[in-house]
Amino acid sequence: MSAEVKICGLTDEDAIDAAIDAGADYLGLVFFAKSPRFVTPDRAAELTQFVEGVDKVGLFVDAEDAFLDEALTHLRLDLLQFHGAETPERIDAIRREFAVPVMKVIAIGSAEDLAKAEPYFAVADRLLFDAKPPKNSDLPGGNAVSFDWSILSGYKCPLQWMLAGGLTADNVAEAIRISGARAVDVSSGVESAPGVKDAAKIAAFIKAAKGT
Ligand SMILES: O=C(O)c1ccccc1NCC(=O)[C@H](O)[C@H](O)COP(=O)(O)O
Repeated sequence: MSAEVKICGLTDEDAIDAAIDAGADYLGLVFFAKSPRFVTPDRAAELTQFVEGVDKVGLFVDAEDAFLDEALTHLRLDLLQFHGAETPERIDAIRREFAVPVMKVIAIGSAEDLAKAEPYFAVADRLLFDAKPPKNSDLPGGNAVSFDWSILSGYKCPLQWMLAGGLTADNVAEAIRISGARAVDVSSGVESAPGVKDAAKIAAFIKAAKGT
């Protein structure tokens, strides 16, 4: 099965070129200052100024309107990813205010966590199922941690969704097969160090996810 691919946490031109050349469908830009993958809106605009035909996804964690506004003033984003504790009401308000499609992240540790997705069905455009962060992590995502993909097997979701969490070129085909995901998201699994993307790993990941 072939899946769409989002390469998240891009911080330099070489990695962006590698992702586009390998066939990425989405480029993720992390607007969270504590992250080793953080880029400012200004830098994100510079990095993506020549990007065409690939969706740009802005990743935010409990961001205020002023910061969302700043980011969207600097560059066009095709999708806003929310990786914090944003409530359904907050997601609804952001979507109305900024008129850009929104994707809410749902952290999964067990099958019971799937119920957390339901309140977002009416207010988000997409969902992203990611692993729960380890207890001592400073980051709510990008931790190279997987969850039991079979939790998503046969899951009936009214929204398009992506699978993330600890994916690599070696496990992504199995993750797609077990979960039924039609889109996958990766950061750590295509890096040589936190925040440093590796062109060969990006190419191998996309090849494995698309079965090419
Ligand atoms: O990447 C970060 O540093 C980050 C910081 C804060 C919130 C989310 C973050 N990353 C999210 C992702 O890159 C992905 O959506 C997902 O968590 C997969 O990450 P990984 O397990 O590293 O592939």
